[in-house]
Amino acid sequence: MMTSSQSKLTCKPTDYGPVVPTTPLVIFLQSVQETALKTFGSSNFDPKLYVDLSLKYDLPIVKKAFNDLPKTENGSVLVSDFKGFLSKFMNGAEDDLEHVVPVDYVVEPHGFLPKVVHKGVRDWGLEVHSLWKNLSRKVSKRVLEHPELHTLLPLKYPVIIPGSRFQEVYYWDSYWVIRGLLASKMYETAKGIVLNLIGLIDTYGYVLNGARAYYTNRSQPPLLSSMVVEIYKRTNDMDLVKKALPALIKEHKFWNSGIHNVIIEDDQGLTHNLSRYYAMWNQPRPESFTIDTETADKLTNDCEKEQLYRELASTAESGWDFSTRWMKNTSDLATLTTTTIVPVDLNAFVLKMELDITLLANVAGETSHVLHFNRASEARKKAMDTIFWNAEKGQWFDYWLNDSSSGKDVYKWDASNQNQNIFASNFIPLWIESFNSDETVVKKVAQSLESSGLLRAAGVATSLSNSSQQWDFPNGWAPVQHMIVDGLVRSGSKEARSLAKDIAIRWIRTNYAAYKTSKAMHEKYDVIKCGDFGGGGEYVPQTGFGWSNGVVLAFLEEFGWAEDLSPQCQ
Ligand SMILES: OC[C@H]1O[C@H](O[C@H]2O[C@H](CO)[C@@H](O)[C@H](O)[C@H]2O)[C@H](O)[C@@H](O)[C@@H]1O
Repeated sequence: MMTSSQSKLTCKPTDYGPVVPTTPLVIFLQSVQETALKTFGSSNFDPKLYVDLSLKYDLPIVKKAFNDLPKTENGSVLVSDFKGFLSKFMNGAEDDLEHVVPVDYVVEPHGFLPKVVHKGVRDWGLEVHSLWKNLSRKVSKRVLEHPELHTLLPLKYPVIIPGSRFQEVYYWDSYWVIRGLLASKMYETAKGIVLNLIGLIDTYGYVLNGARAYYTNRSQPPLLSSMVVEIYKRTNDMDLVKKALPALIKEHKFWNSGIHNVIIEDDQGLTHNLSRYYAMWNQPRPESFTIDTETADKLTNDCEKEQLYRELASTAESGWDFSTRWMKNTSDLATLTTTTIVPVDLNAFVLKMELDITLLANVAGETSHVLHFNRASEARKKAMDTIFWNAEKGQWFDYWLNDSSSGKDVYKWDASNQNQNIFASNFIPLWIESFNSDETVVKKVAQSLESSGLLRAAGVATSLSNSSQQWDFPNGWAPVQHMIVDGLVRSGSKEARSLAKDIAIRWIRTNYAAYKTSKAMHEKYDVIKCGDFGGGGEYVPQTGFGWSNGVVLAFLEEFGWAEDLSPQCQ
């Protein structure tokens, strides 16, 4: 790992933190991506496609052929020359993976969705279930034999991919995928995905954003412990618990040390440790190299650019890439400031991790870990109560670190630094037992959610901000709504369960409508317009994408549907 002070640009005090160097292959593919943009133009251009290509020959040979291509002054190549080069020297991204029918897939699993009695809904549930076959992949022999020619990482077990342009496994998507797989009774597939993620911790020290060489500089929202606990609850698999525990303890350290750790001193002089997103990267993201370079174009100073690149990658680490939630100026992406925000959702996930490790250590009889992580969870709960909780609003707010104190070891708490804008993440702590076991808190937060404006015809929106960013309204239909629903259900309160069901029914109806409207399910992340259920023209994701399948199946399993959910928007 190289620190920024060792890199050729000395950017202090703007840019802080470590950088994980990338591979020569990724650097080369970035140049191919840049040339492709100049050659083919920006219409329908997907930069990720080019860093997903693999080489037919060793890098020096392919590089030479690429460098020998006649180029114009602006770096473009004749379309026919470039296409010729691609077909002679590169394999398509899809060649790295093979379709595989999961070993535990059956057309109708025994005991599948027992509470879903309406025939139409049940048939649809079975179709969603059947999509696991479409999204299941294993790494091809070619990747295993010659990993140096591929950016795809050689994982041992089959995976479920999100679909569309995302042909590799993703960290946090896997949580919802696994919730769906469990509803589909596909325990072995779920375990294989978790073992792959544990393998990444063994190799890198943390779970990568996704299984590609260009994702090694950051993680994603840490939900591995939740995956393990959900599988364990259904299978009592002690082998999994034993393999997972050391990895989870390692992952916990990753999120609670170095740049990911923030210390805040409260009014009473007590200090609190919390976590933040912070990528180990300060260059354009390889998979979006041409886009990030353009975003940073207006900045004149290299140091500012490095900082912006770090913010872009750190926002990708948050899973919410991109949203006004992380921006100082909501209309300017170049004002991202993710590394100076202490996020509610990340800390809820780490608190969950601490409670999950306590539970798993207990099961495994590892008493010292039980004591340690129990104490850690109590400390984080206290920190979240102090720094994020706003009793008046009934929400937990992200905490923005003061610019003037940046670079300091301990930040002073200041109530005005809570970001009072409304996001779905403000309600995620409800997912955690430490909060959903408190009746007063649940009541208050449920009321606050109902009046927040986030509850739309299609479920819980990620934010109220009508921006062009992927994770803002109207595009951002949060998978995290599943956690809010789960938390409301787990609280045990009748009113909370009824709110949870109300949210779930919005999501289910909309996705069912999407399915009925298009008369087909797609593997890709598609959108529909569905008057009534899309809330008068709001866009919603269509079932078929990995995580949305998972949420659909988990909701169907939890609530069951006796009623007809037929779309009324046709
Ligand atoms: O293409 C750029 C970005 O793509 C990913 O982000 C989005 O898709 C992921 C897979 O479904 C999802 O986990 C994430 O929440 C989405 O925003 C990737 O994770 C980013 O790192 C990447 O830069």
